[in-house]
Amino acid sequence: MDSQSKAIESAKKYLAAATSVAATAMLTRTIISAYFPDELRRLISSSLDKLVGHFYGEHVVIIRQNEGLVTNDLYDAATTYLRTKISPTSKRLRASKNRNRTNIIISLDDGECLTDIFEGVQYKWQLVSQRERSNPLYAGSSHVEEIRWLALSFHRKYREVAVASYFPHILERSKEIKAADRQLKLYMNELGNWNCVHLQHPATSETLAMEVELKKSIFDDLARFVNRKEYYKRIGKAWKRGYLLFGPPGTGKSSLIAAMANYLRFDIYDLDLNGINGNTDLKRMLIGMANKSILVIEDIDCSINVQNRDDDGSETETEPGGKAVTLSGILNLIDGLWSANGEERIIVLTTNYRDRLDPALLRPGRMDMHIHMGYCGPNGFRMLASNYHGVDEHPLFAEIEGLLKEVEATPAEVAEELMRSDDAGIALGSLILFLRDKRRVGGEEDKGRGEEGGLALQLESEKIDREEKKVGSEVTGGRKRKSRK
Ligand SMILES: Nc1ncnc2c1ncn2[C@@H]1O[C@H](COP(=O)(O)OP(=O)(O)OP(=O)(O)O)[C@@H](O)[C@H]1O
Ligand SMILES: [Mg+2]
Repeated sequence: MDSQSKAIESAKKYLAAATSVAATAMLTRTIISAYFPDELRRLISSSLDKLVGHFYGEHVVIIRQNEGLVTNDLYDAATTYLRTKISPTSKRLRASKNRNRTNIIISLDDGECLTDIFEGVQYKWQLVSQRERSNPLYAGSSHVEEIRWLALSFHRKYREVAVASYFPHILERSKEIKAADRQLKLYMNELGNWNCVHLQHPATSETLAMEVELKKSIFDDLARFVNRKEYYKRIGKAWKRGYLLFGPPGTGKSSLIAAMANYLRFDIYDLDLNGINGNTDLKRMLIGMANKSILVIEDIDCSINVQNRDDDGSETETEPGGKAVTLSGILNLIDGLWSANGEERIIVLTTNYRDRLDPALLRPGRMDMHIHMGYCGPNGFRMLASNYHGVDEHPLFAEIEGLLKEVEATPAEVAEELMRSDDAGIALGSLILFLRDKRRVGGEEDKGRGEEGGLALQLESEKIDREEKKVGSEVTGGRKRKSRK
């Protein structure tokens, strides 16, 4: 028996058991599509829809894949949305995966039905497909194409509700679902162009070792930012937000940026100012950026003269044929002057030394949140131990936590020791040796510095504390820097 006859046989079997008019109609359609020519088939199908609608007091709304030559966004959104509504009773599903997506997509197969309830209203969906000759006027045409549509039925009295709230809900949800599926990209500038690779950094809010409160405040801030489209419009501000990440090397600044991108599903544009030929080039690169993206300038203090604002915006020659990006170029960039139609932009600057940056760069509105990425404290260590070894308690924890109060170790250093063995005990032992060693070397260095050095370092420490208190929206992760620099 060929596959078509099999389908019809099984359809007949179900037909005998089907009791509702709607189910009968669906199965009738299957038989019709196998036996009848295109024109007749269409006529019978639409009469069938009317009959079902009349019987139940229902509207049947047809959402075609294409309206003429134009693709129908509502069809696209609804098929995406319905993927999340598949129930265990759905029989025939499709599976697909393409390289722009991170996961396998399961969707309804042709002919399958499902029911969705939104705000108390029941909506019944069916995916229908039909093969037709591309030019019915030309009987000899051999090109057959597949026409698809969704048939949505609901009680007549909910027509207004469907248009005013169900369809908008589907459009909104489908955007979120697509964003979650999309493969993120990392763009880097090279010879004045953005080149991109897939962003595959695994960092997430869970894998970051930071003080819990700080982490929460950062991710809450991001969530608030993306939900404030109307707010930014109302107050007439560019929809953008700036974060300054500062702290020693290896404290997780780049990891945090990757976690932010993974959380928001935003692409990253990693801008290397050394590869930019002056402010005009900078402006061009900015225009080439898409919305929903994070612009990152790492080690900002190393790339431009960011300490004083004596430049007047004019470009200075650095080397024959090359122009430097100036501080005012960067300030303009951050102010969104050059990206007036850009939306949902996040700008992240990183530095090891915040005190080297011009205050103009740091003020709210440019850098809205200052995030101090600090050395690894006991909480950070516990998070790493749990992530790397799945241990939440261990006899060696007490000594490690004690040592971390005395010794400045970065999360990168702690992570490195924890990865030395798959055995938690051995890895924790290795971390203890590392921290003890650090304490010994640190102690010897301090002795070598003598009294005078100690005083100078203390003053430096007070300066840092004073300065950090000045910045209102700053948040601190991990332990503050100790007097030793
Ligand atoms: N806070 C952290 N939580 C979890 N892992 C971390 C953290 N900080 C560092 N690491 C680990 O150390 C590695 C280096 O960290 P990362 O590159 O994020 O540091 P950084 O602050 O950007 O350093 P640099 O200033 O040198 O750019 C990461 O790949 C990660 O494995
Ligand atoms: Mg980094």
